[in-house]
Amino acid sequence: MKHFTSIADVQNVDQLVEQAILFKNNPFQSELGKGKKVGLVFLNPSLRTRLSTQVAAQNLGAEAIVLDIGKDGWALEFNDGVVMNGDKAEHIREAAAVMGRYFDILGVRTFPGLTDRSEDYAEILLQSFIKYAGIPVVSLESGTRHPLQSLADLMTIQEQWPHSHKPKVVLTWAPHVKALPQAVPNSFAEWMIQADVDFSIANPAGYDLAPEFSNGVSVFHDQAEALEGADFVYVKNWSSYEHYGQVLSQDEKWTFGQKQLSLTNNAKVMHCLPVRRGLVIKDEVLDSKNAIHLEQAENRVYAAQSILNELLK
Ligand SMILES: NCCC[C@H](NC(=O)CCC(=O)O)C(=O)O
Ligand SMILES: NC(=O)OP(=O)(O)O
Repeated sequence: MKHFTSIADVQNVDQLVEQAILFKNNPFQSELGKGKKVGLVFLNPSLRTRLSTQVAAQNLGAEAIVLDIGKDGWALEFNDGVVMNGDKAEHIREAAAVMGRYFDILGVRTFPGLTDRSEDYAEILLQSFIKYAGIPVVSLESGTRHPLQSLADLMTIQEQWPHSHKPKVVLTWAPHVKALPQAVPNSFAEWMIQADVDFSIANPAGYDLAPEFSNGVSVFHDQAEALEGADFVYVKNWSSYEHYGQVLSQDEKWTFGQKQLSLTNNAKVMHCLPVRRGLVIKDEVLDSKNAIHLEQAENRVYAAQSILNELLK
C-alpha cells in the first residue's frame, strides 16, 4: 500500500479487517512503528480521527504529532502560478514538502468547500499533499471519502453479524441544519458495494449520491420501504450532490427514531459521529441497545492501526 485514500488502495479488504480485529485483541503485537513519526494535519475539526489515529500510532510504537493547520498553521495557497499578495502566507508546495522531511507517514483531513463540485471531486487538496509530501499519505477524511471510517464501519458490521447469510444494510439520509459533505456516505457506499452484504440507500429526492459512488445500488426515496427488514441502518446527513452543497430538505420525518427502528429487523443503528441528538437520531434510539455508534468509534483505533501498519511495511 502506497497511500490510503480509498478502498481502491487496499489489495485485500478481508485481510485488512482481519488484521484490525487482531489488533483489537492484542494492540501491541507489532513494533513496526518504532522510531517512526506520523504527522497528522487537520484543516478541519476532529475528535475521533485525531485521537484514534494518535492511539493507533502509539500502539505500534510510533510517535504521532498533530498540527491543527487550519487554526495554528499559515493559511495555505493551493493554486499554482499566483502572486501571493493576499491572505495566504505559504504554498502547499513548501508546506507539504517540509512535512515530508519531518515524518514517515502523513495523515491529512481536508473537508470539501461544497461550492465547486468539480474541484472537490478532483480532490485537489489531498492530491496536492500527496504530490508534494513525497511520503505515504493517509486520508483522515477528504473531499469525497472517509476511508478510515468506512474500514471501522465494515469491521463493526462483521463483528456484530455472526450469521452466514448476508445482512441487509441500509444507508439512510437524516435532516441537519448545516450543509455537510458527502464524504462519509460516499465512502460507506463504496465499501459496502464490495462487502458481502445486501446494500441499499434511502434519501429524499435531490439527495442521490454521485453516480460513481452509488452505481448498481437500489436507491429509495421512500424511507419506510427501504428500512423494511434491515439488519443494519447507517444514519447520516449529507448535502445535495446534484444541487451541489445545498440543503434542500430539513424534513423531520427522516429523523431516525423508534418509529423507523420498528420497521427493521431489530436493526443495529450506526453513525460515524458527531451526531446531533434529536435532529439526526432520536435519544430513544441512541440510548437503546440497538445503537452501536460507540463500537464504531472504538474500532477507529484498530482500523487506523491496521492501515499505519500496512504503510510501515
Ligand atoms: N468525520 C465525521 C463527520 C464529519 C462531518 N460532520 C460535521 O461536520 C458535523 C458538524 C455539525 O454537526 O455541526 C461530515 O459530515 O463529514
Ligand atoms: N467520525 C469522525 O471522523 O469523527 P471526527 O470528525 O470527530 O474525527
